[in-house]
Amino acid sequence: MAAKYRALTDNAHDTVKTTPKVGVLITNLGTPDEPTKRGLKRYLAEFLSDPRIVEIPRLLWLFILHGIILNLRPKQSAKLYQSIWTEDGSPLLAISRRQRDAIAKALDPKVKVALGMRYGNPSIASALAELQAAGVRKIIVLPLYPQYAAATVGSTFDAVSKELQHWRWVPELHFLSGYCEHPSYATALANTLKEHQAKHGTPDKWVFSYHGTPKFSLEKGDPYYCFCVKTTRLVAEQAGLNPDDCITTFQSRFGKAEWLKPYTEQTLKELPAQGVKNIAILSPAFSADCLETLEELDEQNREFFLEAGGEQYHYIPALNDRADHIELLVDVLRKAGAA
Ligand SMILES: C=CC1=C(C)c2cc3[nH]c(cc4nc(cc5[nH]c(cc1n2)c(C)c5CCC(=O)O)C(CCC(=O)O)=C4C)c(C)c3C=C
Ligand SMILES: [Fe+2]
Ligand SMILES: [Fe+2]
Repeated sequence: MAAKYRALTDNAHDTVKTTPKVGVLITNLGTPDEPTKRGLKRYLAEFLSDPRIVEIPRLLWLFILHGIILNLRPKQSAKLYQSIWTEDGSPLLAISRRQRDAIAKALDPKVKVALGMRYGNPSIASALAELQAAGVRKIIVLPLYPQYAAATVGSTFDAVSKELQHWRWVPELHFLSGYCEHPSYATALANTLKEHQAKHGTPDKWVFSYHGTPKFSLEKGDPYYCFCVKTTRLVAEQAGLNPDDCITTFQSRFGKAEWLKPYTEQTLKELPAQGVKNIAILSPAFSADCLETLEELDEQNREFFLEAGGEQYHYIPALNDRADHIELLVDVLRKAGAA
Protein backbone atom coordinates (compact mmCIF):
# COMPACT_ATOMS: atom_id res chain seq x y z
CA MET A 1 0.00 0.00 0.00
CA ALA A 2 2.66 2.46 1.13
CA ALA A 3 4.82 1.81 -1.93
CA LYS A 4 1.83 2.21 -4.22
CA TYR A 5 1.17 5.74 -2.97
CA ARG A 6 4.78 6.75 -2.62
CA ALA A 7 4.83 8.86 -5.80
CA LEU A 8 1.78 10.79 -4.66
CA THR A 9 3.18 11.65 -1.25
CA ASP A 10 6.65 12.37 -2.59
CA ASN A 11 5.10 14.78 -5.01
CA ALA A 12 3.17 16.43 -2.16
CA HIS A 13 6.34 16.67 -0.12
CA ASP A 14 8.21 18.27 -3.04
CA THR A 15 5.38 20.74 -3.49
CA VAL A 16 5.81 21.97 0.05
CA LYS A 17 9.61 21.95 -0.05
CA THR A 18 10.14 23.52 -3.47
CA THR A 19 8.18 25.69 -5.87
CA PRO A 20 5.40 23.71 -7.59
CA LYS A 21 5.88 22.35 -11.10
CA VAL A 22 4.32 24.92 -13.43
CA GLY A 23 2.19 24.30 -16.51
CA VAL A 24 0.96 26.87 -19.01
CA LEU A 25 -2.36 26.57 -20.79
CA ILE A 26 -2.72 28.86 -23.77
CA THR A 27 -6.16 29.03 -25.33
CA ASN A 28 -7.94 30.59 -28.27
CA LEU A 29 -11.46 30.44 -29.65
CA GLY A 30 -11.22 27.29 -31.76
CA THR A 31 -12.08 26.30 -35.25
CA PRO A 32 -13.84 23.46 -37.11
CA ASP A 33 -11.98 20.17 -37.63
CA GLU A 34 -12.75 20.31 -41.35
CA PRO A 35 -14.17 23.00 -43.68
CA THR A 36 -17.30 21.02 -44.49
CA LYS A 37 -20.98 21.40 -43.68
CA ARG A 38 -20.62 18.53 -41.17
CA GLY A 39 -17.51 20.02 -39.55
CA LEU A 40 -19.16 23.44 -39.27
CA LYS A 41 -22.39 22.04 -37.86
CA ARG A 42 -20.51 20.32 -35.03
CA TYR A 43 -18.33 23.35 -34.31
CA LEU A 44 -21.10 25.96 -34.49
CA ALA A 45 -23.42 23.81 -32.34
CA GLU A 46 -20.85 23.86 -29.52
CA PHE A 47 -19.82 27.49 -30.05
CA LEU A 48 -23.30 28.99 -30.35
CA SER A 49 -24.70 26.96 -27.42
CA ASP A 50 -22.40 28.83 -25.04
CA PRO A 51 -24.59 31.21 -22.99
CA ARG A 52 -21.64 33.65 -22.80
CA ILE A 53 -21.77 33.95 -26.62
CA VAL A 54 -25.50 34.31 -27.20
CA GLU A 55 -27.28 35.93 -24.29
CA ILE A 56 -30.92 35.65 -25.19
CA PRO A 57 -33.49 33.57 -23.25
CA ARG A 58 -32.18 30.01 -23.35
CA LEU A 59 -35.19 28.05 -24.63
CA LEU A 60 -35.97 30.60 -27.35
CA TRP A 61 -32.32 30.59 -28.49
CA LEU A 62 -32.00 26.78 -28.55
CA PHE A 63 -35.15 26.67 -30.68
CA ILE A 64 -33.72 29.25 -33.16
CA LEU A 65 -30.25 27.63 -33.11
CA HIS A 66 -31.38 24.07 -33.80
CA GLY A 67 -34.43 24.99 -35.91
CA ILE A 68 -32.86 27.62 -38.19
CA ILE A 69 -29.18 28.58 -37.71
CA LEU A 70 -27.68 25.08 -37.71
CA ASN A 71 -29.62 24.25 -40.87
CA LEU A 72 -28.45 27.31 -42.82
CA ARG A 73 -25.14 28.62 -41.52
CA PRO A 74 -22.88 25.52 -41.68
CA LYS A 75 -23.06 25.38 -45.48
CA GLN A 76 -22.37 29.12 -45.88
CA SER A 77 -19.58 29.14 -43.29
CA ALA A 78 -17.97 25.98 -44.76
CA LYS A 79 -17.51 27.83 -48.06
CA LEU A 80 -15.79 30.71 -46.28
CA TYR A 81 -13.51 28.35 -44.37
CA GLN A 82 -12.62 26.50 -47.60
CA SER A 83 -11.33 29.81 -49.01
CA ILE A 84 -8.75 30.17 -46.20
CA TRP A 85 -7.97 26.49 -45.42
CA THR A 86 -4.29 25.56 -45.76
CA GLU A 87 -2.20 22.39 -45.97
CA ASP A 88 -1.80 22.68 -42.20
CA GLY A 89 -5.58 23.00 -41.76
CA SER A 90 -7.29 26.00 -40.20
CA PRO A 91 -4.97 29.04 -40.03
CA LEU A 92 -6.09 29.77 -36.45
CA LEU A 93 -5.05 26.30 -35.28
CA ALA A 94 -1.80 26.22 -37.29
CA ILE A 95 -0.74 29.63 -35.94
CA SER A 96 -1.79 28.72 -32.37
CA ARG A 97 0.43 25.61 -32.54
CA ARG A 98 3.38 27.75 -33.68
CA GLN A 99 2.69 30.19 -30.82
CA ARG A 100 2.61 27.28 -28.33
CA ASP A 101 5.92 25.90 -29.62
CA ALA A 102 7.64 29.30 -29.61
CA ILE A 103 6.45 30.04 -26.06
CA ALA A 104 7.61 26.59 -24.89
CA LYS A 105 11.02 27.18 -26.50
CA ALA A 106 11.43 30.53 -24.75
CA LEU A 107 10.43 29.25 -21.28
CA ASP A 108 12.39 26.88 -19.04
CA PRO A 109 12.06 23.33 -20.45
CA LYS A 110 10.63 22.23 -17.07
CA VAL A 111 7.51 24.32 -17.78
CA LYS A 112 4.97 22.26 -19.71
CA VAL A 113 3.02 24.32 -22.30
CA ALA A 114 -0.30 23.03 -23.68
CA LEU A 115 -2.77 24.44 -26.21
CA GLY A 116 -6.53 24.14 -25.72
CA MET A 117 -9.34 25.61 -27.77
CA ARG A 118 -12.54 26.87 -26.16
CA TYR A 119 -14.61 25.15 -28.87
CA GLY A 120 -13.55 22.17 -31.00
CA ASN A 121 -10.11 20.55 -30.88
CA PRO A 122 -7.68 20.32 -29.20
CA SER A 123 -10.11 20.86 -26.35
CA ILE A 124 -9.36 22.60 -23.07
CA ALA A 125 -10.06 19.25 -21.37
CA SER A 126 -7.36 17.51 -23.44
CA ALA A 127 -4.84 20.29 -22.78
CA LEU A 128 -5.52 20.16 -19.03
CA ALA A 129 -5.10 16.37 -19.16
CA GLU A 130 -1.63 16.88 -20.76
CA LEU A 131 -0.68 19.18 -17.90
CA GLN A 132 -2.06 16.75 -15.33
CA ALA A 133 -0.05 13.90 -16.86
CA ALA A 134 3.08 16.07 -16.60
CA GLY A 135 2.43 16.38 -12.86
CA VAL A 136 2.00 20.15 -12.76
CA ARG A 137 0.86 21.67 -9.45
CA LYS A 138 0.38 25.23 -10.71
CA ILE A 139 -1.35 26.22 -13.95
CA ILE A 140 -1.12 29.61 -15.60
CA VAL A 141 -3.98 30.09 -18.06
CA LEU A 142 -3.40 32.62 -20.82
CA PRO A 143 -6.39 33.10 -23.13
CA LEU A 144 -4.95 34.73 -26.25
CA TYR A 145 -7.43 37.60 -26.34
CA PRO A 146 -5.68 40.92 -25.66
CA GLN A 147 -8.90 42.74 -24.68
CA TYR A 148 -11.02 41.09 -21.97
CA ALA A 149 -14.60 40.26 -23.00
CA ALA A 150 -17.05 38.06 -21.12
CA ALA A 151 -17.75 36.22 -24.41
CA THR A 152 -14.10 35.18 -24.78
CA VAL A 153 -11.98 35.36 -21.60
CA GLY A 154 -15.01 34.91 -19.32
CA SER A 155 -16.14 31.89 -21.29
CA THR A 156 -12.63 30.38 -21.14
CA PHE A 157 -12.71 30.72 -17.36
CA ASP A 158 -16.04 28.84 -17.33
CA ALA A 159 -14.58 26.00 -19.40
CA VAL A 160 -11.38 25.68 -17.34
CA SER A 161 -13.21 25.72 -14.02
CA LYS A 162 -15.83 23.25 -15.28
CA GLU A 163 -13.03 20.82 -16.20
CA LEU A 164 -11.17 21.29 -12.93
CA GLN A 165 -14.31 20.28 -11.06
CA HIS A 166 -13.40 16.73 -12.08
CA TRP A 167 -9.89 16.90 -10.66
CA ARG A 168 -9.39 15.42 -7.23
CA TRP A 169 -6.23 17.42 -6.58
CA VAL A 170 -7.03 20.92 -7.84
CA PRO A 171 -3.83 22.80 -8.78
CA GLU A 172 -2.82 26.32 -7.89
CA LEU A 173 -4.35 28.48 -10.63
CA HIS A 174 -3.35 31.82 -12.13
CA PHE A 175 -5.94 32.94 -14.66
CA LEU A 176 -4.85 35.86 -16.85
CA SER A 177 -7.58 38.16 -17.96
CA GLY A 178 -6.45 40.25 -20.95
CA TYR A 179 -3.08 41.89 -21.62
CA CYS A 180 -3.73 44.87 -23.91
CA GLU A 181 -2.39 47.28 -21.27
CA HIS A 182 1.05 45.60 -21.25
CA PRO A 183 3.37 48.21 -22.86
CA SER A 184 5.01 45.64 -25.14
CA TYR A 185 1.63 44.82 -26.70
CA ALA A 186 1.18 48.35 -28.10
CA THR A 187 4.86 48.33 -29.09
CA ALA A 188 4.50 45.07 -31.04
CA LEU A 189 1.42 46.35 -32.88
CA ALA A 190 3.12 49.72 -33.51
CA ASN A 191 6.07 47.79 -35.00
CA THR A 192 3.71 46.23 -37.56
CA LEU A 193 2.36 49.68 -38.49
CA LYS A 194 5.85 51.15 -38.86
CA GLU A 195 6.94 48.21 -41.02
CA HIS A 196 3.86 48.78 -43.18
CA GLN A 197 4.64 52.50 -43.43
CA ALA A 198 8.24 51.83 -44.47
CA LYS A 199 7.03 49.55 -47.27
CA HIS A 200 3.83 51.22 -48.50
CA GLY A 201 3.97 54.82 -47.21
CA THR A 202 1.43 56.53 -44.94
CA PRO A 203 -2.23 55.74 -45.66
CA ASP A 204 -4.98 58.39 -45.49
CA LYS A 205 -6.39 56.55 -42.45
CA TRP A 206 -5.42 53.64 -40.19
CA VAL A 207 -8.53 51.54 -39.48
CA PHE A 208 -8.44 49.53 -36.22
CA SER A 209 -11.21 46.96 -36.71
CA TYR A 210 -12.10 44.90 -33.60
CA HIS A 211 -14.42 41.88 -33.39
CA GLY A 212 -17.80 43.24 -32.28
CA THR A 213 -20.03 42.24 -29.37
CA PRO A 214 -23.70 43.10 -28.80
CA LYS A 215 -24.14 46.71 -27.58
CA PHE A 216 -25.98 45.53 -24.46
CA SER A 217 -22.83 43.76 -23.23
CA LEU A 218 -21.21 47.21 -22.81
CA GLU A 219 -24.34 48.55 -21.12
CA LYS A 220 -24.23 45.61 -18.69
CA GLY A 221 -20.64 46.46 -17.72
CA ASP A 222 -18.42 44.45 -20.07
CA PRO A 223 -15.17 46.48 -20.41
CA TYR A 224 -14.31 45.12 -23.88
CA TYR A 225 -15.31 48.30 -25.78
CA CYS A 226 -13.19 50.47 -23.45
CA PHE A 227 -10.15 48.18 -23.87
CA CYS A 228 -10.53 48.41 -27.68
CA VAL A 229 -10.64 52.22 -27.66
CA LYS A 230 -7.66 52.25 -25.29
CA THR A 231 -5.71 49.86 -27.53
CA THR A 232 -6.13 52.19 -30.51
CA ARG A 233 -4.93 55.15 -28.41
CA LEU A 234 -1.89 53.29 -27.03
CA VAL A 235 -0.83 51.94 -30.42
CA ALA A 236 -1.25 55.36 -32.09
CA GLU A 237 0.94 56.90 -29.36
CA GLN A 238 3.60 54.20 -29.74
CA ALA A 239 3.64 54.50 -33.53
CA GLY A 240 3.68 58.32 -33.40
CA LEU A 241 0.41 58.63 -35.35
CA ASN A 242 -1.99 61.57 -35.30
CA PRO A 243 -5.08 60.30 -33.37
CA ASP A 244 -7.29 61.93 -36.04
CA ASP A 245 -5.81 59.53 -38.60
CA CYS A 246 -6.91 56.46 -36.61
CA ILE A 247 -10.46 55.07 -36.73
CA THR A 248 -11.83 52.41 -34.34
CA THR A 249 -14.52 50.15 -35.85
CA PHE A 250 -16.22 46.81 -35.03
CA GLN A 251 -16.67 43.85 -37.39
CA SER A 252 -18.18 40.33 -37.51
CA ARG A 253 -21.71 41.26 -36.47
CA PHE A 254 -23.94 38.22 -35.86
CA GLY A 255 -27.75 38.43 -35.85
CA LYS A 256 -30.09 41.39 -36.03
CA ALA A 257 -29.43 43.10 -32.68
CA GLU A 258 -27.39 46.30 -32.45
CA TRP A 259 -23.66 45.62 -31.92
CA LEU A 260 -20.82 47.96 -31.02
CA LYS A 261 -20.51 50.77 -33.55
CA PRO A 262 -19.27 52.07 -35.91
CA TYR A 263 -19.50 48.91 -38.01
CA THR A 264 -16.37 48.22 -40.08
CA GLU A 265 -18.36 47.35 -43.21
CA GLN A 266 -20.42 50.55 -43.18
CA THR A 267 -17.36 52.72 -42.43
CA LEU A 268 -15.42 51.22 -45.34
CA LYS A 269 -18.34 51.85 -47.69
CA GLU A 270 -18.50 55.52 -46.59
CA LEU A 271 -14.81 56.48 -46.42
CA PRO A 272 -14.11 56.89 -50.18
CA ALA A 273 -16.90 59.50 -50.50
CA GLN A 274 -15.14 61.46 -47.73
CA GLY A 275 -11.93 61.52 -49.80
CA VAL A 276 -10.27 58.63 -47.95
CA LYS A 277 -8.96 56.44 -50.77
CA ASN A 278 -5.94 54.73 -49.22
CA ILE A 279 -6.27 52.81 -45.98
CA ALA A 280 -4.32 50.34 -43.86
CA ILE A 281 -6.50 48.09 -41.72
CA LEU A 282 -5.56 45.92 -38.74
CA SER A 283 -7.53 43.85 -36.26
CA PRO A 284 -5.95 44.02 -32.79
CA ALA A 285 -8.57 41.83 -31.07
CA PHE A 286 -7.09 38.80 -32.85
CA SER A 287 -3.78 37.43 -31.62
CA ALA A 288 -3.73 35.10 -34.63
CA ASP A 289 -5.07 35.39 -38.16
CA CYS A 290 -8.30 33.50 -38.63
CA LEU A 291 -11.49 33.46 -40.66
CA GLU A 292 -12.48 36.90 -39.39
CA THR A 293 -9.28 38.54 -40.63
CA LEU A 294 -8.26 36.46 -43.66
CA GLU A 295 -11.69 36.21 -45.22
CA GLU A 296 -13.85 38.97 -43.73
CA LEU A 297 -11.22 41.73 -43.56
CA ASP A 298 -8.76 40.81 -46.28
CA GLU A 299 -11.35 39.64 -48.84
CA GLN A 300 -14.95 40.80 -48.20
CA ASN A 301 -14.20 44.22 -46.73
CA ARG A 302 -11.51 44.93 -49.30
CA GLU A 303 -14.19 44.50 -51.98
CA PHE A 304 -16.62 46.85 -50.16
CA PHE A 305 -13.97 49.57 -49.96
CA LEU A 306 -12.78 49.25 -53.56
CA GLU A 307 -16.33 49.05 -54.92
CA ALA A 308 -17.18 52.26 -53.05
CA GLY A 309 -14.33 54.07 -54.85
CA GLY A 310 -11.38 53.28 -52.56
CA GLU A 311 -8.02 52.87 -54.30
CA GLN A 312 -5.58 51.19 -51.91
CA TYR A 313 -6.53 48.71 -49.20
CA HIS A 314 -3.79 47.09 -47.14
CA TYR A 315 -4.50 44.46 -44.49
CA ILE A 316 -1.82 44.34 -41.77
CA PRO A 317 -1.57 40.75 -40.42
CA ALA A 318 -2.14 39.83 -36.78
CA LEU A 319 0.87 39.45 -34.48
CA ASN A 320 0.78 35.65 -34.91
CA ASP A 321 4.19 34.12 -34.05
CA ARG A 322 6.27 37.27 -34.60
CA ALA A 323 9.24 37.39 -32.22
CA ASP A 324 8.01 40.61 -30.52
CA HIS A 325 4.60 38.98 -29.90
CA ILE A 326 6.12 35.83 -28.39
CA GLU A 327 8.43 37.96 -26.19
CA LEU A 328 5.39 39.88 -24.92
CA LEU A 329 3.44 36.68 -24.14
CA VAL A 330 6.46 35.13 -22.42
CA ASP A 331 6.83 38.28 -20.31
CA VAL A 332 3.15 38.09 -19.32
CA LEU A 333 3.67 34.43 -18.32
CA ARG A 334 6.90 35.11 -16.41
CA LYS A 335 5.20 37.85 -14.41
CA ALA A 336 2.56 35.24 -13.50
CA GLY A 337 5.25 32.85 -12.24
CA ALA A 338 6.46 30.83 -15.26
CA ALA A 339 10.24 30.45 -15.30
C1 LIG B 1 -22.64 34.93 -31.89
C2 LIG B 1 -21.99 35.92 -31.37
C3 LIG B 1 -20.54 36.09 -31.33
C4 LIG B 1 -19.85 36.83 -30.37
C5 LIG B 1 -20.42 37.59 -29.20
C6 LIG B 1 -18.46 36.73 -30.70
C7 LIG B 1 -17.42 37.34 -29.99
C8 LIG B 1 -16.08 37.21 -30.28
N1 LIG B 1 -15.47 36.31 -31.15
C9 LIG B 1 -14.10 36.52 -31.16
C10 LIG B 1 -13.15 35.82 -31.92
C11 LIG B 1 -13.43 35.00 -33.02
N2 LIG B 1 -14.67 34.77 -33.58
C12 LIG B 1 -14.53 33.94 -34.67
C13 LIG B 1 -15.55 33.45 -35.48
C14 LIG B 1 -16.91 33.57 -35.20
N3 LIG B 1 -17.51 34.40 -34.28
C15 LIG B 1 -18.89 34.20 -34.26
C16 LIG B 1 -19.83 34.77 -33.40
C17 LIG B 1 -19.56 35.56 -32.27
N4 LIG B 1 -18.33 35.96 -31.82
C18 LIG B 1 -19.16 33.18 -35.26
C19 LIG B 1 -20.54 32.62 -35.58
C20 LIG B 1 -17.94 32.79 -35.81
C21 LIG B 1 -17.71 31.60 -36.78
C22 LIG B 1 -17.56 31.94 -38.15
C23 LIG B 1 -18.86 32.12 -38.86
O1 LIG B 1 -19.60 31.16 -39.01
O2 LIG B 1 -19.08 33.26 -39.26
C24 LIG B 1 -13.14 33.63 -34.85
C25 LIG B 1 -12.52 32.84 -35.99
C26 LIG B 1 -12.45 31.34 -35.78
C27 LIG B 1 -11.71 30.63 -36.89
O3 LIG B 1 -11.89 29.42 -36.99
O4 LIG B 1 -10.94 31.19 -37.67
C28 LIG B 1 -12.46 34.27 -33.82
C29 LIG B 1 -10.98 34.22 -33.51
C30 LIG B 1 -13.84 37.59 -30.25
C31 LIG B 1 -12.43 38.14 -29.98
C32 LIG B 1 -15.05 38.02 -29.70
C33 LIG B 1 -15.37 39.07 -28.72
C34 LIG B 1 -14.60 39.98 -28.31
FE1 LIG C 1 -16.51 35.62 -32.92
FE1 LIG D 1 -17.26 36.83 -39.80
